Amino acid sequence: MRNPFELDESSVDGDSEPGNEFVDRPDFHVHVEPEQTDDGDRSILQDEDRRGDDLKERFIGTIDQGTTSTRFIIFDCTGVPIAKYQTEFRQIHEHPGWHEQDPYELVESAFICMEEAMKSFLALGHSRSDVEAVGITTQRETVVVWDWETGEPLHNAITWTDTRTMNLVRELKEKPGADNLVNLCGLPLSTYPSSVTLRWMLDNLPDVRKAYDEGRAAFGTVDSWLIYNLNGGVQGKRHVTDVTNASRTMFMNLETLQYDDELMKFFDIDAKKLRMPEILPSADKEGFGEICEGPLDGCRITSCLGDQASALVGHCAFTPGTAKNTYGTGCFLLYNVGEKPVISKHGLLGTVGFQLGRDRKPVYALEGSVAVAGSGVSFLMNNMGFFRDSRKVSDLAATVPDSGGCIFVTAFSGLFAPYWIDDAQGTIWGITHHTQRGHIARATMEAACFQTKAILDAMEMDSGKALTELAVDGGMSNSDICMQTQADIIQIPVERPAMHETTALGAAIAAAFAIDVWKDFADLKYMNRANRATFNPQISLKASKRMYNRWSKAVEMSRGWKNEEIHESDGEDEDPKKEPLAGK
Ligand SMILES: Nc1ncnc2c1ncn2[C@@H]1O[C@H](COP(=O)(O)OP(=O)(O)O)[C@@H](O)[C@H]1O
Ligand SMILES: O=P(O)(O)OC[C@H](O)CO
Repeated sequence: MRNPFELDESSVDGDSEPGNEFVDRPDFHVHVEPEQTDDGDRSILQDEDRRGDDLKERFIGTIDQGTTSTRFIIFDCTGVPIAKYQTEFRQIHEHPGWHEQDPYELVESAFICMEEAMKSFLALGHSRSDVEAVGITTQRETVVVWDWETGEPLHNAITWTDTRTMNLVRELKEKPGADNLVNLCGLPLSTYPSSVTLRWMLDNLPDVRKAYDEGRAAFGTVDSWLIYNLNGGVQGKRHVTDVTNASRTMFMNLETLQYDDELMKFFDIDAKKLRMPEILPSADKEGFGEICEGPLDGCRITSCLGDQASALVGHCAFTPGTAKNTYGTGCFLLYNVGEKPVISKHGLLGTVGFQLGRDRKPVYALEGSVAVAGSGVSFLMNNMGFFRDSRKVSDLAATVPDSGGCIFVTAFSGLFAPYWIDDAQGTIWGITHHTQRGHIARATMEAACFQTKAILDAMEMDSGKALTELAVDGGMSNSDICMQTQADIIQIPVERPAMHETTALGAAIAAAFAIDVWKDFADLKYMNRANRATFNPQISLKASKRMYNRWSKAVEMSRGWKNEEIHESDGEDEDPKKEPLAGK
């Protein structure tokens, strides 16, 4: 194994927007202008009765470890980002449908970002001790298994987009008790949650199996792996997660917020043999330990959330009925349902929204997950060579007035919510001699917008309520064309905050809660409210319905392709259950 902290420059690829180049982006130093609010002439920065000036001198760092990239951002406690660094890591696609990451690169990237962002922070005249706490937010479901005795990963991380378990999922669906799983954990059986991935690893990776049998295998999602390493790995042996990440494993009971025997038994996993992380609230003063090396050596970690839960907090969607949609690698709409979990009847997921302290109740959400959003844009860039920077997708889209009749069902991992079609594959419909790259660029972004519409419809059926506006964030929400299309398709206004780093902000808010910077959600009323961009629907309801009907037709036609592929690529092997074995 390589030294985890030695950077292999060649390993950082993908979107061309990492590092300092990103730091120079115009949205980096976001100055929150005082704004007129409902309450009159008040804003967080003018809010003398609160601790406005004080809060500008208090700082929280956030590690935001998404599917595509890692960032470290230092916020002041009014929510303004002061210093930031972002870098990418390798995406490993060894076979069609497989998607892995090197666990060491995930840790490396976090340390690199902390180093670089701290340089900028110190250059502004601040000192290390000004950073009072660090929060962590990560991609969810991605599984890391490591050796508890050596601290070394036993395999690459297998990500949430990986579909190698498709046939395993089909087998599991036939098992007694399969129908009840969703009532316990909120998630339907699919290739998406961690449980199925772990089962596959135990069945197919001899090193993992051996370590499990010998009681040496530690299981975690990316948050646990990062926290373990930040705390010194094998020296610190801190093995924890939070309720939001644990709610994506399919091992946690949504009511008790603890691992559930029935769930563990269903996946045939012996909790006595496997080292599973302790489940903590998302904000906690002690449980996540402290950073043991690097520029923030000694700094305590006081929050941990899955990235989508973190974005919910970053949007201050604290009250039932509020929601947000994040267009990152995938696209995830979370709707706050309050202090009781809701089990969806229309293809959505029941999940934990956040729990901001041991003495606070958990808040639950209904979630609609779309597997491909910004990764569709990355696909046009990396695989098709349409442009060299994902930000250019809007320029290409602007070369044409609409998608020219093209529909791109970006089902690279099958289709997730609310469809759950595991054998769908990416398909473009409506190609003619007229079709240009601009049409495909538009159709790629529209795919996430159409799926968002399907999710909103499902959410309305589950909750009985319709959203009146949609708050957005994430990489692809930077595209005005995409956000305008979204408003047109869902026929309600789309609201984008001026400060786009809502996911990272959420973990900072949670970390600040843990150390009592905030006492109450009301303290955050003005956080990230200024200078929002609003996209209002510009096409008629009739035109919008016409577009959506074409999309729905294309979805139906994208079914059933994956099985075809398995039969053909296996050649003489007619067993559809056979999947390629992992190579390390
Ligand atoms: N200006 C942009 N327009 C459209 N897509 C973008 C833009 N900037 C980034 N993206 C896409 O957004 C994704 C990155 O978003 P981000 O929120 O950083 O994701 P993650 O948290 O999953 O790493 C990439 O897949 C990239 O292609
Ligand atoms: O990397 P993102 O931001 O698309 O988020 C990934 C999700 O957490 C997967 O469930």
